[in-house]
Amino acid sequence: MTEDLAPDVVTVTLNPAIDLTVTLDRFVVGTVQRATAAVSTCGGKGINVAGCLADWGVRVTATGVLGRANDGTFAEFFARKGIADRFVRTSGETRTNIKIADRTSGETTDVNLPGLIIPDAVFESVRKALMDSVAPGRPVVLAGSLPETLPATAWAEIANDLSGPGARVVLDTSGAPLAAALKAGVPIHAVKPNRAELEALVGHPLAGAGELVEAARALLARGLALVVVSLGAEGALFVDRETALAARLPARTVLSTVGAGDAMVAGIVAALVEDAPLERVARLSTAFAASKLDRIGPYLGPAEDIERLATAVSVTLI
Ligand SMILES: Nc1ncnc2c1ncn2[C@@H]1O[C@H](COP(=O)(O)OP(=O)(O)OP(=O)(O)O)[C@@H](O)[C@H]1O
Ligand SMILES: O=P(O)(O)OC[C@@]1(O)O[C@H](CO)[C@@H](O)[C@@H]1O
Repeated sequence: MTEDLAPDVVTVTLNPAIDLTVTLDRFVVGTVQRATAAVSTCGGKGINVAGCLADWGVRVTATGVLGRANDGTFAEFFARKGIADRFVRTSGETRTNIKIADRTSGETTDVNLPGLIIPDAVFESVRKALMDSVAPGRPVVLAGSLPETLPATAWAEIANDLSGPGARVVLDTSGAPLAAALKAGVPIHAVKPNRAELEALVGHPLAGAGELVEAARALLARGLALVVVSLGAEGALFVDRETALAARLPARTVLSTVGAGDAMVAGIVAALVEDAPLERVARLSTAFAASKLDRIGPYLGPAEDIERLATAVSVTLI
């Protein structure tokens, strides 16, 4: 694609979901519970990133695989947000993931269902749709788990395709697919593991900022430019080859934590689009995450609010 026609950002979601958020006053295992609310939103990590970026005003193309049987809700979401829909359709229904939001503790319990069966030809069509959308230097977000029918190397294969046109790959996945992509030595610009994902990758617990930054620097040594370690209510660490920053913003209200990490990835990418320095990356992505906490689904508040939140983020040098 010629550079002037290319979107600012492309996101790829191989295991999308409809998120059914069920709100309970207090979640008690093994009892009959009456929900106070139930809300269905389009989800899956790359779709959440696309939704937040579109609200920020970035031109986004979203690709991946959707089940043909219930793709209408996604098509409507993309149309409403102005996201270019390059999803490949396959037979079956996109999964529904259940998110139980406990109003007393503020905690969410996720029950994520198995994904679609993805035939080889469908995976190849996604790779083609992606290559038709990218331009040199533009961010491409590869996000989320892989359905059981794809090999753990699927993200590594896609990242390898993207090395040709020189896109900047931002990878947000976990477990075997993350390990496989890092092991393959394919060009990856940035990753955003949370604490548990980073610990699983290094194979041992990481106590305190010092050990987390050391683990992040070990990833940079593999050629990455940026590692962000998200730590839930404790904020996040932003590590590049020169600097390590800790950023934090106490939440105002927490309606749902689902997708806070994806909003943070969207903020990282929005800052990459600006070619911003590390402090702006930390402020903007923390503000994106904070703005999403007030809402259910991949939605952000107005840009002025986000800029106000970005100013309020506390950033310290480690
Ligand atoms: N309870 C909270 N209070 C304040 N900020 C929060 C809270 N939860 C999340 N955040 C913000 O959102 C960012 C990302 O959250 P988290 O570390 O939970 O991501 P994640 O585990 O990738 O989440 P998910 O997979 O649900 O998207 C945090 O770094 C922080 O800035
Ligand atoms: O199964 P994955 O891809 O690991 O996670 C899927 C998911 O939990 O991630 C998003 C929140 O980050 C939700 O929209 C979605 O349900």
